[in-house]
Amino acid sequence: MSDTDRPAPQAGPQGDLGGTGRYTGQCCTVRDLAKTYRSPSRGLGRGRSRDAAAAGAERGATGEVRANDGIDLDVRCGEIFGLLGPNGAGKSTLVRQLTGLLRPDRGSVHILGHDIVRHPERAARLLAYLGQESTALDELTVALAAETTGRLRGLTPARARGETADVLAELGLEPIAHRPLAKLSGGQRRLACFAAALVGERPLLVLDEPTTGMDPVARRAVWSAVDRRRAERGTTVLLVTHNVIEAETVLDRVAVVDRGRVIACDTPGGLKALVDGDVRLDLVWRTEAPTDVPAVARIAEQAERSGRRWTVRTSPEQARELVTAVTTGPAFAALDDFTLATPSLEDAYLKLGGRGGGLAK
Ligand SMILES: Nc1ncnc2c1ncn2[C@@H]1O[C@H](COP(=O)(O)OP(=O)(O)OP(=O)(O)O)[C@@H](O)[C@H]1O
Repeated sequence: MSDTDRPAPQAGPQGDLGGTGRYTGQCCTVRDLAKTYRSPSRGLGRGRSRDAAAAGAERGATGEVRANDGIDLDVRCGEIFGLLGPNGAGKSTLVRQLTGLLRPDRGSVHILGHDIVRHPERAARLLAYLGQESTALDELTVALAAETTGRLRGLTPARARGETADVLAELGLEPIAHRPLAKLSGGQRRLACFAAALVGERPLLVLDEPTTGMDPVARRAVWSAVDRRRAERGTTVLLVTHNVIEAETVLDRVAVVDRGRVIACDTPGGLKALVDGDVRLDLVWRTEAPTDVPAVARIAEQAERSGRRWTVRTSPEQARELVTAVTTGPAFAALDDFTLATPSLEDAYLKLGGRGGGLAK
């Protein structure tokens, strides 16, 4: 990237360029950020039911939705930082405020030293945003969408073309480079939009559920591209997800968002330490669980039940007893499968008081 293409670096208490051309220190600082949607009928049309939408945030009697409620966050330069939470928790609202697209009711957002609440127009120079909604570039081909993004970010035509070619090759998108975005599958379109976000590089990548609908190969391409940019250029990534497996594998730190608030912020390992010592026993019954068997009836009292699948979080000793109880005697005939696992980020999340319903496994 040439100096003229690079977002204007700002020296200051946050986001200094550390003498290496990389930003160092704080990338993003959020204080007491709050947003309440006041119209009850707006914003519910993004493919979710009114009930589902209402589930995550506090909905007042007047139909107000308190989507963010006093959020504090500190994201360091070079971090892959995640926002994890169920549907409607307020994650997208938060990133839309960080990206200058939505004005908060109160609170502050600083990105690389810039006050984004006062100067939302600066966000476009500092970050690349991959939102959930489909793009205005939908009618363009994959290559043209990426190239146009580069041009809009101030690249020369030759530079935009060159970066586009590199990114399409990196992500394996060359075979569909000349197909319009609107005519691609959901996963292909998502990958193409991710490619466009990478052209005309920005020091902060804000990705709202980037891998939704992608197959494992495409997912891997996304995470390799992210890793490469972090390693080579110190790029910071803010990732919205409700996929706990992805969160565990790719994130340096994660803020758990629930009902518009950050209920915990730590490394995935740090969060999992909250449930250290527990194990998770998953039982899958062939049909109905045989609750007339006393041992099964006892398990039923502490299990989280979802159809044929029961989950029990407990101590290793008790888990051993439960496994013995269901793998010997009359319960065994009714058992289809069982697994015993160490705790996941989801277990930590549930322990924190989050709701499991909207988290993907
Ligand atoms: N424009 C809007 N108008 C009114 N309510 C809104 C609007 N946008 C979002 N909401 C509501 O605010 C709450 C938070 O929504 P948000 O989209 O920020 O959640 P999310 O955590 O990103 O959810 P998901 O994981 O489903 O994308 C939800 O209850 C949602 O229905």
